[in-house]
Amino acid sequence: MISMALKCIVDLGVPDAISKSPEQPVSLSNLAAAIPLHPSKNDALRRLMRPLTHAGFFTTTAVLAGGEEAEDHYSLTTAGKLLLRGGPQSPFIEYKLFLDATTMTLWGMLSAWYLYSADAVPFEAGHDGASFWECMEKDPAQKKAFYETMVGDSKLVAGVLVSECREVFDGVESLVDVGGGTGTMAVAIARAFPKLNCTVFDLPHVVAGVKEKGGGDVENLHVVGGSMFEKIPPADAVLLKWILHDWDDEGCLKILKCCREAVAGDEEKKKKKGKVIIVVLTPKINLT
Ligand SMILES: C[S@@+](CC[C@H](N)C(=O)[O-])C[C@H]1O[C@@H](n2cnc3c(N)ncnc32)[C@H](O)[C@@H]1O
Repeated sequence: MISMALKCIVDLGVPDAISKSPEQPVSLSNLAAAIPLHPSKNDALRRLMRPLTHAGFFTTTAVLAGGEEAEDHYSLTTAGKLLLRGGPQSPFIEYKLFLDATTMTLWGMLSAWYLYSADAVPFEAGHDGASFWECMEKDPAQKKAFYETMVGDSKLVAGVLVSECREVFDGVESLVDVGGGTGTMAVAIARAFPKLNCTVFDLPHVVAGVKEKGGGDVENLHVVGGSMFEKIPPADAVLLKWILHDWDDEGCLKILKCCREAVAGDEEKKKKKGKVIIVVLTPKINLT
């Protein structure tokens, strides 16, 4: 319910409307007037805002106006600001991918998957056995939506990684971003550490054009296409951001074994210990 309510308020442009008044909380009536809302739906908007306020995206204060009944006034929390459209580090676009009608239909198949012994996950069952990544290659619109999502998320995470976690890169001269998508993360790391040789490694159709699209001027950025289940280019460190959650234990073990080979160093140098840097989403965050 929270997810769908979130999709609805982002579709309606509620966070953007509130952000136009950074100093003052916005009253429900002003908010309703600022978005494309049917006049009969003002109270329905209040009801929609309530669970999302409770979930930590907004704060609310009830303000008495000239002896009349108190009216709710809203401000954005830090989490709420992530919902702003087009913000330089906004992952708001993720909602489009994860809450669109096609994706939501698949959730309806989940209970059936638990009941039967079929190997295909609901996504594959709903796509004639094709994996998410296979579908992506054949569907340019879905591929575009997916990588826009990843770019938004990577901008956010890269900003934190290169400013708050710089020590992770101490002593690292070369790094491969495994499953690095269209290169946002690798470009950010390469720019922040100009002496570090940074490689974006992903499926060939994904990395095609990375240099032309955003990394053209970054000399220490390299691009390699291939499969992380076969061979990962050698480096001092490999980065896995948003990768392991996609695979079962067997798949993760294969990837991690390839990572170990990649960072093991060659026979001649037997150099310093390699690093495997894993970035995953953890469920506990402070939303306010
Ligand atoms: C959830 S995305 C994460 C992308 C990127 N790390 C980020 O956080 O923005 C998973 C990535 O794994 C890549 N991938 C899937 N199968 C792969 C394979 N066999 N070899 C290399 N990359 C693969 C996908 O193309 C996709 O870019």
